[in-house]
Amino acid sequence: DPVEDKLALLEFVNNLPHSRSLNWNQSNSVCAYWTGVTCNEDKSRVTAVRLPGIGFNGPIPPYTISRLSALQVLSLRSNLISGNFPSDFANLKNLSLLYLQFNNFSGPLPLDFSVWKNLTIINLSNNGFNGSIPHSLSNLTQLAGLNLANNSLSGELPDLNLPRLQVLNVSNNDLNGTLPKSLERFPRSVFSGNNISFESVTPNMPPVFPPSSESYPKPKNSGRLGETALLAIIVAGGILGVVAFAFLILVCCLRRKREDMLSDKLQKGEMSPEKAISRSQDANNRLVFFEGCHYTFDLEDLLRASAEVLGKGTFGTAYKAILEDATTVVVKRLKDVSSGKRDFEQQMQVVGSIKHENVVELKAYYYSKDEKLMVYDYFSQGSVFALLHGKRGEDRTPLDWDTRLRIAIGAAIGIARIHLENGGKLVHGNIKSSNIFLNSKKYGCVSDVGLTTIMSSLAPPISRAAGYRAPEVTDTRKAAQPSDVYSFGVVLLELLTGKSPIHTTAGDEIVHLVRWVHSVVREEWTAEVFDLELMRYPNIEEEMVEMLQIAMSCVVRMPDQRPKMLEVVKMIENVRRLDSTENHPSPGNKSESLTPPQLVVGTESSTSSQ
Ligand SMILES: Nc1ncnc2c1ncn2[C@@H]1O[C@H](COP(=O)(O)OP(=O)(O)OP(=O)(O)O)[C@@H](O)[C@H]1O
Repeated sequence: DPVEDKLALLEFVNNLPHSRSLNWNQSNSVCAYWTGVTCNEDKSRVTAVRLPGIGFNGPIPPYTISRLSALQVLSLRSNLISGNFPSDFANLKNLSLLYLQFNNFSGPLPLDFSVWKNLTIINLSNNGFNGSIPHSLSNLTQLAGLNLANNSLSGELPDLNLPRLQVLNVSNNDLNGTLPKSLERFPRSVFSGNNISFESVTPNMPPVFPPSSESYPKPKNSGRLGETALLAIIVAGGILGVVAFAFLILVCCLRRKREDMLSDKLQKGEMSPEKAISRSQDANNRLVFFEGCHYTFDLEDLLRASAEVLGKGTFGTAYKAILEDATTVVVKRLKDVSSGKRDFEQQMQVVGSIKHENVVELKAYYYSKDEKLMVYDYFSQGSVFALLHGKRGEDRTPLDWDTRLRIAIGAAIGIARIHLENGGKLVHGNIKSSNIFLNSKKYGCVSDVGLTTIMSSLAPPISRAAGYRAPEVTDTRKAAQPSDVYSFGVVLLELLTGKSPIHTTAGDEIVHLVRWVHSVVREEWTAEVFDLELMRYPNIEEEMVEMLQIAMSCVVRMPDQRPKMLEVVKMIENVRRLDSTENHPSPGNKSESLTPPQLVVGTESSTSSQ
C-alpha cells in the first residue's frame, strides 16, 4: 500500500467535514478497498481520487491532497467545498483531469497553469471564481476541454492558441473585450452571458466542422414524443413484434434446411467445388496454417463443412463453417484481390504473425488464382456492432458501461499493437464495430487486419463503412494510421451514444454520427449524446464525458492533429484503471476486479467464445 498517500488521504478526509460516510478504514488496503481511490499497477502510488457528491463542506485542508504527487485524476465535483483554489495543488505535476465543478470555490484562478503540463480536461464551472482568465492556460498543449462557465470571471479572454482544445465553455461570467482569433472556431453559445464582442469575427466564417449537406436532427428534444404518438408506437410495435416473432420462427425452421456445404456456397459464386478440391491436392495451393494453430482440417474438410453466410462485407463474404468434428470457424472469401500471390502471402505472414489477445488471430489462408480464403476462430457472441445495435426490445441484453470500457480499451490496445507491426507501418484500414469482437476476458479484440493493402482500391462506399472512414480517405488503399485513429473515434462515439455511424431517423433523415455529436456538443456542454441505456448506471457521467473528449480528439478533421493510437490507449487508461477494484459497481451486484490487457507483444492469442 502507498503508506504516505494513505496518510495524506486520511488527513484530508478527517479535516474536511462531509455528510456521506466513506469506507476509508485505516486497516484496509487503500488500493483494494477505498471508495473513489485508484492506484497505479504496482500499487505504489495513488493515481486517481474521485469523490463527487460526498457532501464535503469547507476549504480543502492544506498539504493533504497536494501530497499525492502521482495523482492524474482529481474529481471533487458536486460538493460544497469553499475557499480559494488550493495553491499547493501546484505539486500535482502529473494531473491530467481536474473536476472541481459545482462547489463554492472563490477567489482568483491559479496564475500559473503551466505547472500542470499534462492537463487534458479542466472543469471549474459553477463556482464563484473571480479575477481574469490566466494567459498561462495557453501553455497546456494537451488541453482538450476547458469549462469555466458560471463563475464571476472578468476581464478579456486571453488568446488561447490550443489546437487540441475541442470543448470550451466560458458562458455566464463577467468577461468583456473582443473574441480572440484563436477562439473564433467555437460556437457563440459558449461565450454567452458575457460582454464579449464578436466584432473581429469574419461574418459567415465556416465552422470547424462544416455541417453536412445531409441534415441531422436537432439535438434538443429530438427524442421526445407526444403521448398519442407514443401510444401509437407501442401498439404498432406490439403488432410488429408478433409478426416479427412468427417470421423468426419460420426463419429458424427453414435455416437448418438452408445450411449448405461451404463448397456449394462457393459454387454459387464463380468457382466449382471440384475445381477447388482438386487444387487442394496441388501443393502450391494448400491451406496454409500459422504456427501454433491447433486446427487439423484441410481444404477438403473445410469445403465439406456445413456453412452459413454471416454477411457480405467490403472485401468479400464471411461464412460460418461447421466441420465434421464440430469445430466452428469463420471463412472469409475475398473478392477483388489485386496483389499477386507473393505480396498476398507476404501480407498474410505479417498479419498471421500477430499474436495478441486484442487482435483476432488469422489461423490460416488459402490462395489460388480464383479463390482467396482466410480462416478465423468463430466468435459466437457476435461483433460489437451486433451487441450494440442487434437485438431490440425484450430480447435485448443491455451493454453495460464496464463492458463498453473493456471493448474500448481492448480495441485501442489491439490497434496500437497492429500499428507497431511491419516496422511501425501496418495499417488496419477497416476499423469498425463489426470488426471488433469480445475476447475470452471480454475485452475488445480487432479483426480483419491489413486487408486494404492487398485489395483493389475502392471508392468510399455508400455502405455502412462510410460512417467510419476518415475524410481524407478517398479510396480504401489510402488508409493510414491516423485514419485508423479516426475510425476508432467513431467506434468510441458508437459505444457512447448507442447509435450507428450512419443511421436514419424516424423522419428518414440521414444522420452522420460524428457531425451529430459535434452539433450537440457545439450547442452546449451537454450530456444529451449519451446512450439512454447507460443512464441506469450510477456515477459514470464523468467517465463518459472523458471518453467523449477522447473520441472527439480522434475524429478531428486534420489527420496530423489526431493523437497517435498509443496516446489514445493512455488516455482511455486514465478514464479508469481497470485493474483496480471497481468504484462503479453495476446495479445490483459488485463488478469483479479486472485485469487490463497489455500492449507488449503477447504470446497469448485471442480466444473465441464458443
Ligand atoms: N470471426 C468471426 N466470428 C463471428 N462473426 C464474424 C467473424 N468475422 C466476421 N463476422 C461477422 O460476419 C459478418 C460479415 O463480416 P465481414 O467482415 O465480411 O463484413 P463486415 O465486417 O460487415 O465488413 P468488412 O468486410 O468491411 O469488414 C459481420 O457481421 C461480422 O461481424
